[in-house]
Formats: sequence, C-alpha cells, structure tokens
Amino acid sequence: MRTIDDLDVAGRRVLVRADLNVPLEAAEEPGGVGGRPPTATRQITDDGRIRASLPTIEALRGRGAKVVVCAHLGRPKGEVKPEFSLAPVAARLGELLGTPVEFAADVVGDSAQAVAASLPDGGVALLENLRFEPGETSKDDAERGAFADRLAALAEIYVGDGFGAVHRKHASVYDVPRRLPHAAGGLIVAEVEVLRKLTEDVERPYAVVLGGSKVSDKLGVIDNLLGKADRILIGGGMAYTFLRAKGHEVGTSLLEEDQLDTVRDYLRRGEETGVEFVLPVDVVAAAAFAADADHGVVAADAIPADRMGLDIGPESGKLFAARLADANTVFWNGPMGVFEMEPYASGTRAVAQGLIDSGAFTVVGGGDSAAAVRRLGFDEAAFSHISTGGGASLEYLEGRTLPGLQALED
Ligand SMILES: Nc1ncnc2c1ncn2[C@@H]1O[C@H](COP(=O)(O)OP(=O)(O)OP(=O)(O)O)[C@@H](O)[C@H]1O
Ligand SMILES: O=C(O)[C@H](O)COP(=O)(O)O
Repeated sequence: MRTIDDLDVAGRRVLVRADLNVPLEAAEEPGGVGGRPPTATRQITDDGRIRASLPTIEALRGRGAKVVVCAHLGRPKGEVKPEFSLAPVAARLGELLGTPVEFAADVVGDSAQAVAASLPDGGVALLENLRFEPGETSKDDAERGAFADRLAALAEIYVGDGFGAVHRKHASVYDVPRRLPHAAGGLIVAEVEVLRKLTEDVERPYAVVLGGSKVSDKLGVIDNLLGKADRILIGGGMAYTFLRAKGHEVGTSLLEEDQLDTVRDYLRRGEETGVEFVLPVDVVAAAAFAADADHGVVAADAIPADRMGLDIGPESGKLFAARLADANTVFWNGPMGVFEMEPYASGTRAVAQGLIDSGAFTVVGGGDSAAAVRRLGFDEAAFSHISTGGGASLEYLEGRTLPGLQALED
C-alpha cells in the first residue's frame, strides 16, 4: 500500500475518508434532542475516533494540502436525518486541530462543491454525513459508482484512513479510490500493522470476547473464529441469541430469531472441535431500556418474559475473567452490556479488568468498546492495542479481503 509519504500533496485537494462515527448522547425524539432543536445540540460522548484521525489530517495540512474530510455517522439509511448530522463533529475536529473546520451542509451538492473549491492550502473541511446519500451504501454498483463520481470530483487525491469502515463496500471506501490517485493514511497503516500480528503467530490460549449490539453483523465472524480461537466468550446483546439457541427464554432481550440455526451449528461445531463457548450464567434483566427501569440479577436460564437482559451478571463477570486469566492473547469487541447506563456497566468493567489482569497481549476493537474502556476509567495504556475498528478488525482477523484495503492496494 502506498502511504501519504509517497504523495505530492502541496496545493492539491485531498479527500480523506475518515471514520468519525463517534458515540453521541441519545436522541430522545426523532429530529431533536430533549425538545431542543436538532443538529449541533447532540453532544459527542467520546471523541476517540476523531483524535485517532488527527495525525493524518495534520500531516496533510502541514504539507500544504487542501484537506476535504468525509465520514459517516450512524446509519441514517440514505436519508437526511438531522440527528445524524456531522456538524458537532466538525466543531470538535476544529477544536482538536486548533483551526476552524469548514462544514459543508451537504455531501456532494452546492455547499460541498463551494467549500472544497474555496479551501486555502492547509485548510480543512468536513462534508455532511456520507450516509445521507443513498449512493454511498447502495448494493447497486451503478448507483454507488454514480455517487462515487460526484465525490471524487471534489478532490484530486484520495487518502483512505477510516479503518473502522474498511470492511464496508461503500462508495467512499471502495469506489472513490478506484477513481483517484490514492494512498493509505497513518491510522490504517498502524492498525494493520498490529492486527496482522494476530493473524500470523498468535500465542495461545487465544480467547475472543464478543458483545455489543450489531449481532447479525458480527455473528458471521464466529464461523471463522472456530478455526482460530481456543475460547469464545459471548456477552452483550449477542448473548441472548446464544441463550435462546440453547433453549432458554430471553424475554424482550435483543434476539436474532433467524440466526438461531446458525448459532446452534456454531455450538455444535465448538463441541466437535474443542473450541469452548463461554456464555453468561446470570444477567441483569430490566423492565425497559432505561437507566431508571426496575432491574435485577437473574439466572441466564430464568429471564422473565417481560424483562430484557442489559448486562451480564456478577457471576458471569467472574466466570469471564477466570476464562481470560490464563490466556496469552485476547481480542475483545463489543461491550458486555449497555455500559452507557451505570446500572448495566459492571459486566463491561469486569471484562476490561479481566483483560488487564490476564497479562496477555490484549486488543480491544470497536468504537463503543474503546469508548467504554475510557469512560469506565481504565488506562488505555493497560491494553496492548485499542483499535478504532470493531467489525473491521473482526473481519480483518477472519482473514477476509476488506474492500477498503483492497482498493488502496490496487
Ligand atoms: N444486552 C444489550 N442489549 C442492547 N444493547 C447492548 C447490550 N449490550 C451492549 N449493548 C450496546 O452495544 C453497543 C455497542 O455495540 P457495537 O456492536 O456497535 O460495538 P462497537 O465496539 O462499537 O463495534 P463497532 O465499532 O463495530 O460498531 C453499545 O452502545 C451498548 O450499549
Ligand atoms: O462503528 C463502526 O464499526 C464503523 O464506523 C462502521 O459503522 P457501520 O457498522 O455502521 O458500517
């Protein structure tokens, strides 16, 4: 892969695809937050991914490039939804860079074109959320290509630096680099360097901890992990499809009904191949998805029909930590519970501590997982690597060809 050091960028417009998909305070109602007007009022709760994007942007502007940053936020599904505006991210990016960031009110329209055209050398702009445009995520090559043409027209050079999104075959990740001279940014180079070690020589026992809420997205990686990991610990929203597959009631917990057969197959193959699945033995079950909802610890096979599991329970926390204690390599993606709400944060805390106490080579991947580690007060330096990619790092570890890396290599 070419890197930005191989590019001559002075005075040229460079489109940087970053991953600025940061957690924001919850939108309490569609189109607005707490009765306040939409857009910039939504606060960023963790700016880790913005900070991780700074070195590449700074290096490019330091060399006199006109830097046009593009990124997605959440999953607005091709529609303009103000609560997914990148406006607050532009403001934070400007604060961190110490220079104002021009914000384009659209992605490839009049505003984006005017902002890109008027950028001075060393200037930085951010386009509105790429996913407001249906072409960005379209499965139709022609539709994606047409949008990629318009995005590419905003710049002369493309730099891919959004590691967290390299597993997406999206226009800004896959199609634009095929239209412009391109290179990988420093974040992608650094992430690949660390994660490659986990695909080459893994020191065993190798434990993988999976949680979070993107269940159907991430279940597939287990297929491949069955041939690589010694132990797979399942918590977070992912756990309930496993518990259901084992015949337990899961109440109103997150559940992927159509994945039950797949999960049963994983459990069977785990037994055959000696890969141990570790599931929660107790959970914190709540009456509603809210911090102040009535909640309590119940056995994992006794979740009441009207309750949802929002965290692994204390016994599960101890069990998970014990199954990490003798590991030499641990990869963790996905919080064990809804850590953003204090009553459901203990499981994530227990697993984070378990990783640290194991003394293993530990990699934490994912936007929310990394945010959880910081928010719960852990020292980032206590982990071997904190990756900005969740799904991306999981798919990298699977050995899959990732569209965003493939496009940069071509
Ligand atoms: N039991 C649960 N029910 C519902 N949501 C859950 C549960 N456990 C965890 N979560 C939520 O999962 C979210 C994080 O999941 P996600 O799969 O996006 O992880 P991630 O680390 O951000 O990875 P990526 O970078 O791929 O998005 C958190 O916001 C958390 O509140
Ligand atoms: O949060 C992430 O993992 C990346 O930003 C990709 O987001 P996505 O899962 O919505 O494509």
